[in-house]
Amino acid sequence: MEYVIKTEGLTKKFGKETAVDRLDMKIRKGEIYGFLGPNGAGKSTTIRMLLGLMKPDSGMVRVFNKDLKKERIHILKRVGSLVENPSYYPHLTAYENLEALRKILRVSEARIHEVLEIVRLSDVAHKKVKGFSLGMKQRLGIAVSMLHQPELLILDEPTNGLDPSGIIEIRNLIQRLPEEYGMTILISSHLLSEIDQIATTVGVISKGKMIFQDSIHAMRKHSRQTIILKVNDGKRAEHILQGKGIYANYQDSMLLLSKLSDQKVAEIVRMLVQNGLAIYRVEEKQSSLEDIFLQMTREEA
Ligand SMILES: Nc1ncnc2c1ncn2[C@@H]1O[C@H](COP(=O)(O)OP(=O)(O)OP(=O)(O)O)[C@@H](O)[C@H]1O
Repeated sequence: MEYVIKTEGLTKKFGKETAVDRLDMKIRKGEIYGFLGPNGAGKSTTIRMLLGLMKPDSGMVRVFNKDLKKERIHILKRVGSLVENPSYYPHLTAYENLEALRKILRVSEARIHEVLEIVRLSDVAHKKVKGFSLGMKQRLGIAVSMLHQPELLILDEPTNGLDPSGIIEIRNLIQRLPEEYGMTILISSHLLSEIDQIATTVGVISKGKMIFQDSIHAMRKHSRQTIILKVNDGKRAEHILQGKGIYANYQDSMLLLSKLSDQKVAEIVRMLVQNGLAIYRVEEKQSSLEDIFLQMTREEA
C-alpha cells in the first residue's frame, strides 16, 4: 500500500515533556484525514514535523513515499499548507495578495482566477482584505496554499474561531477537493463535530500518542447504546443495582446502564420499584461520535 504520508515512531520532546510520542500515521491518496485531539495533544507539533518546520527527535516521515529528511524541497513543492492564522496585506485586495505570491511562486495569472473560484471568493476578489470576515480570510488562506497546485493539503485547525456558517463553507470547500482536484487532505481539529461529516479517515491523538486510526465508519462502530433511567434517588438506585452485580453509573441525576436486553431492563425497573424508588423515565441513547471521541481521549488521559 502506498501512502501519501507515513510516519514511523515519530517523536518530539520539549524538555522532559514528550509532545509527540512514537506516532505512526498513515494517510492514503485521496483521503480526507481528520487529525483529532484535544488542545495540547500534539497535533500542531506533528504537523510542523510533517512540513519540515520542526525536527523530530526520532522517527521517520515519508511523504509521497520519499524521506522528508532527504528530499524536503522536492516534497514541499507538492504540498500546500495553512498552519496558523495567515497574514495578508490588509490594504490590498484578495487578488493583489495572490498576485504578490504568484510572482514568487512563478505560477500563471490564470491560476489566481482558478483558486479564487475554488474557494468561492471570485465575487470579492477586488475588495480589500481588511474588510473580510475570518471565514473569508481562511478561504483566502486556502487559496494561497493551493496556488502552486499541490497534491497534498495540510490544514491545521482551519475552522478555529469560525462561526457555524464559516465552518460549513470551509467544510463544503474541503469536501470537493479530493474528487474534483485529486487532492489528499490532512485537516486537524479539536472538535470531531467540525469534521465528522467530511473526514473519510480519522486519527485521534491524545497526549502525543495515536490512540485510534481507522475509517470514520470504524469509529462509528465504537458507538454504544446506553439505557438511561431517571429516578427519584439515583445514589440509592446505583447502590441497589451494584448489590445485584449490575454496573450502573450515576451522573447528573441520571442512572446510566450499558445496553441491556428488554427482559433485563424490565427486571431492573421492577427491582427498583419494589425497593420503593420512583422511576420517572427510561430511555435508550446511542452515543454520538463526539461522545466516542471524548470517551477515547478521557480514557487515555
Ligand atoms: N515550542 C514549544 N516549546 C515547548 N513546548 C511546546 C512547544 N510547542 C508545543 N509545546 C507543547 O507540546 C504539547 C503539544 O502541543 P501542540 O501545540 O502540538 O498541541 P495541539 O494538539 O496542536 O494543541 P492546540 O490545538 O492547543 O494547538 C503541549 O503541551 C505544548 O505545550
